[in-house]
Amino acid sequence: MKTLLIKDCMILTMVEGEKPFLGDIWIADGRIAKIGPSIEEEADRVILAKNRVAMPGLINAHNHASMSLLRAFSDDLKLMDWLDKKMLPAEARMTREDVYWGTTLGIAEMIASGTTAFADMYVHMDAVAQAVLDSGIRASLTRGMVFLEDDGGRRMAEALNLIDNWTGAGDGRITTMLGPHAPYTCPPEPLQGVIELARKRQIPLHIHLAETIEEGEKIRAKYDQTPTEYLHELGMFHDTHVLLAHAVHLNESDVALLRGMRGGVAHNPVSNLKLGCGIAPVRELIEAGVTVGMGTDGAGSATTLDMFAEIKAATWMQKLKHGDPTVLPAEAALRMATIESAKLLAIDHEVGTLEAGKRADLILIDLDKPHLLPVHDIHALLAYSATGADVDTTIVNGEILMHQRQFQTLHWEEIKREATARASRLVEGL
Ligand SMILES: CSC[C@H]1O[C@@H](n2cnc3c(O)ncnc32)[C@H](O)[C@@H]1O
Ligand SMILES: [Zn+2]
Repeated sequence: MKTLLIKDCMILTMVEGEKPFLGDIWIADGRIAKIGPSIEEEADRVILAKNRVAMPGLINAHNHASMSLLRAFSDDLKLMDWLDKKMLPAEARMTREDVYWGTTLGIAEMIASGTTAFADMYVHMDAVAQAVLDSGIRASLTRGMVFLEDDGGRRMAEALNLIDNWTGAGDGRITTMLGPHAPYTCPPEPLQGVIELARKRQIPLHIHLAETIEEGEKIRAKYDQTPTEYLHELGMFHDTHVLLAHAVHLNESDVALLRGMRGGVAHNPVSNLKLGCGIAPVRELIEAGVTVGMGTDGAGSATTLDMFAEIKAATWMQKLKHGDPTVLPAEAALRMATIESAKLLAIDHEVGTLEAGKRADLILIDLDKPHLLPVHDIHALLAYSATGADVDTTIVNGEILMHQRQFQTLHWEEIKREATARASRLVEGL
């Protein structure tokens, strides 16, 4: 049995109703075996965590990690121009190896800023899966499918290969979904096929929804429906777990259509702000009982994968939208980035809170910093002042992926060399 004891930290379990307390966490064979005020157990390794906060690892519920190679390459454009004129031409040049190194760069940033799991939609997903396996992080992987032209079934075959070959790999760290890209890239016939397959095999779905006003106009012109109505009429919200990314432009009746859905919405506030998309109806969705988690989207749009930036943006945007600072308080925002996101990835039975029996996915945050003193309210301090750079240690499945800000599974010099060269080649002349 492999054991790890974390001693003397302030523990934030994120279990509803539980208050922060000082204590220890004993991890055995990748799971939290004991958590409490004082644990006297032998361990292979002990981390003295005085002045650290232990909390569940952050869960990034929507990402395209490999797009880290396209960070700060194209900004300040409208979404469709950004996608069609910049991202897609660069992505057309991406090889399997580019995706491996781009994903590894994204994973390095996530581990360094306290993310222990992410949901990813991209291409060359076997390379993404390999990067997840090698790094030790947890992920829900989806082959993104755009059905604007016939490819003889290649995308679907790749999507199913990913599911058949990688589900459960890395001691359960890898899970999979089916990923029709968005309403505007998925006509009714192929989309219905994906939905039926998902229902038959009980495979969760991951899709972009209602990100921009232009998307709404496109779908209205084609089908005389909102994007949400379009997915609803095709049966997407019936007996299938669905991870909806963005969901910015929903009217009241769209929100009502999502009431009772399995899965929920991944809110991407920084990307929505930066692309000028709008402010998602987070409060209305939560009031309707829809699970709302949080993600960054790819670094190609968000520029950073730091979930602490998303937490801040999410609460500030809701307060601004409603002209009311009591909306989306600190603890609720932290919950969105942990247990609510875990529900979206359908892994909340394993991670998302610190509880005995759950997988040991957690982070230690160093409070020994001017901007993190004094500790009046730990939730407010973490949501409104902490940044990813305050994360000292990142642990997934009981394995230490970063300690004292040093990567334990990744080789930064190699990542830097590979990512720099590949990124330059991808954007040359674009
Ligand atoms: C077919 S793989 C995924 C596909 O999605 C693109 N993408 C990245 N960010 C967004 C976004 O905010 N909205 C829509 N599509 C996005 C990415 O470039 C890949 O081509
Ligand atoms: Zn996206």
